[in-house]
Amino acid sequence: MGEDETSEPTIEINGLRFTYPGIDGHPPPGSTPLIDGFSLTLRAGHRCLLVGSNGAGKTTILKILGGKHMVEPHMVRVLGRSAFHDTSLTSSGDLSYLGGEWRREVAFAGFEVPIQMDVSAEKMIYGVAGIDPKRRAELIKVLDIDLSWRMHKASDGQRRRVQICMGLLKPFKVLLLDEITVDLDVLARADLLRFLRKECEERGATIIYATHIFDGLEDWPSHIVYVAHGMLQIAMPMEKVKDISKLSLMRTVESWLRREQEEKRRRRKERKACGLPEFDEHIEGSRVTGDPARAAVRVINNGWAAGRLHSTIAGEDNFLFSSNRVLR
Ligand SMILES: Nc1ncnc2c1ncn2[C@@H]1O[C@H](COP(=O)(O)OP(=O)(O)OP(=O)(O)O)[C@@H](O)[C@H]1O
Repeated sequence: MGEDETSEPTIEINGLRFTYPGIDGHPPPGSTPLIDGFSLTLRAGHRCLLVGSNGAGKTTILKILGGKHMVEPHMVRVLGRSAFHDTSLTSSGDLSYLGGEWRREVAFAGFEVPIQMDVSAEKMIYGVAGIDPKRRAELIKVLDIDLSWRMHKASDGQRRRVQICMGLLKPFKVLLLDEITVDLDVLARADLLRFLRKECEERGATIIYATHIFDGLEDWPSHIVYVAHGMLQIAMPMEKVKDISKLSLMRTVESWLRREQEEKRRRRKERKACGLPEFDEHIEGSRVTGDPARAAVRVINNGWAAGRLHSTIAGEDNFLFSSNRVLR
């Protein structure tokens, strides 16, 4: 099964707005949303790379998609359902989230086995009920897991392999990956990426993968999404990325981030020249509204539809930061 552009979306984000709650559980008064006006549509078979600088909002977006933060149900639909409100999405295994914090989840919520206790990889993996033995065997092979590994003595990479294996045991329809390959050696990472690609091509799974590591990813994604300051900047198929940039994937992303950095520095300089503080004010971790520099950024929006993965390319010279921009 390949990509079918006419099929029902598997992931639909519609004008997503999100602010981390303050200590009272509500967004701090006067704060602007961390994620704003974010829209994106993905379908079965899509392998989407989510890129952006540190703090851009990638993890937040993935967690919202994974149902870990509450947003209005119409803003985020996964397989036509609200991930936060419909817990059967994750419990059925249709939606799987593997992120930096999932060690803790596996340990304390998911399988109730502390991952660093004296337990074998076999016990961890075979402890998950209702798994197709063929799929389990394939994953053990792909991740080259030695079932006799004792988790309390395993290396970071070995432990990570077991954890990834457990996260992929159920045949997900949507997989959210928040940089989970950092501890893996080159072979394990390449084999895992190949397996994930096959899952999309043969089973029509949809994957969003947030990463800063571009090694071996050149031909992996079908789409790329670039986020900055919680706002969508670019969403396009990989062929289009290759059309507009002759650089490698890593260099292309680097050039986007450089522009972002230059823009940020320019704004700081402007603020300083106006006698304003160089950096945004924060209220309990959230940005304050009424920031003139930020307002200036917001108005530079030519009204392009965000999140349309087939927009045409306006060219790098037109690259300006806006509230919701897709290069075309
Ligand atoms: N629990 C939280 N409460 C308040 N603010 C948070 C919380 N978690 C993250 N943030 C803020 O949200 C912003 C986006 O963070 P996020 O982790 O989504 O970024 P990211 O793009 O995944 O970054 P990285 O590449 O460094 O992993 C950051 O400014 C961060 O400080």
